[in-house]
Amino acid sequence: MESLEVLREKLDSIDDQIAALYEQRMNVCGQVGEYKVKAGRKVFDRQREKEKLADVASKVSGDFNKKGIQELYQQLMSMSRKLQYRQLVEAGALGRLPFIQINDLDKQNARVVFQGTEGAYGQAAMRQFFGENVNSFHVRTFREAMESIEEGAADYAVLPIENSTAGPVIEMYDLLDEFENYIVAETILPVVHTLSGLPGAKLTDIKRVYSKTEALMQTSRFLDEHSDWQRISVVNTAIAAKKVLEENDISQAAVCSSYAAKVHGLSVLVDGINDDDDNSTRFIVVTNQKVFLKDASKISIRFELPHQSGSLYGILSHFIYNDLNMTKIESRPIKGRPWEYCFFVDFEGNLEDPAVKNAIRGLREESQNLKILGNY
Ligand SMILES: C=C(O[C@@H]1C=C(C(=O)O)C=C[C@H]1O)C(=O)O
Repeated sequence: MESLEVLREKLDSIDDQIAALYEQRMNVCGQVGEYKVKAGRKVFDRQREKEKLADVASKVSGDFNKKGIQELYQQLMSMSRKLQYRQLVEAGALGRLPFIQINDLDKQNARVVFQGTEGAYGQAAMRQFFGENVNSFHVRTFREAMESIEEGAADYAVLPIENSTAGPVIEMYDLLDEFENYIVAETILPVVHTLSGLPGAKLTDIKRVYSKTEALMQTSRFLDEHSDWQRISVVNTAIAAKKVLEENDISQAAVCSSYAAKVHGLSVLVDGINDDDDNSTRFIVVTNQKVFLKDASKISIRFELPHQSGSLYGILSHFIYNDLNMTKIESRPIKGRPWEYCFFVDFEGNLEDPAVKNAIRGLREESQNLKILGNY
């Protein structure tokens, strides 16, 4: 058997050839890119890539090598595409993204909708972002809030998208997908829950607790200590507080903010019952116009992928290659197509950045139904 040194020398000489061939290949890809810029052709040619993968696999023997060379070529072709997208950006052939840059939001004259009722966390988030004197109204559901924006009854909606303890508010993802409304800002609200009941109620009186599902999740450790209590979900924490007052039953309590308890005439039985002391919720500000602020630094997108091995892996490389930091990914089922999913990705950047334009160009060509949900 040959020594390790000798074997490594052999590898070095093979790798020299691979490196030289890689450079030659990329050089030709660059020429293909120039051709495509002039001819206005799309970079990604799925059929050609499929044929190429079959062809290279046929040139090696054994399943292990066939799989291996295909993986290698997927990477090579992905690099080739990225080079070509860059050429398109440099040639100014990217076109305009359908979003208009604005300098600031007119918070003074805005009419804003939140979900729930007086005392909802959405109201607190709205006041945090728009100020105490904001002109606002409330609706019962997230869907109604999205409709108010779409119809123009309100300029902005402030809606929860994610909680630091309970995770994503999945309904919001589906609504962002469904409506032509866009995220223009976000605000993070510290959330401290109380257990509140009728004035005079004692902890030992309680048998039923009402709140929004997410709030019940965020206080599950406390509620688990009272496993005999029935937990009932309603659409909003402040609506839960209102219900407890209206039904006037000493055995009922709500998980809500101390402000909601005060507004609806309840007494706080236990304060700070959230599992996590740093419990906070991220709210998005949604509007019906495709606008983004000059200093926006986060982009949310949504796309679908073909049911194929490696397709998510291939798509994510657009972030890596453009040096974009991906901050979040969620998947949701696609309506009417059981067991197929769409992906929601957040990444850092501004729609004016060439790297972002480049990534979006690639994502648009290589995924299906890409939608930019907002830059904020
Ligand atoms: C180089 C091309 O562009 C892309 C990259 C390919 C490659 O690197 O082989 C193949 C098809 C295209 O998706 C081409 O169209 O030939």
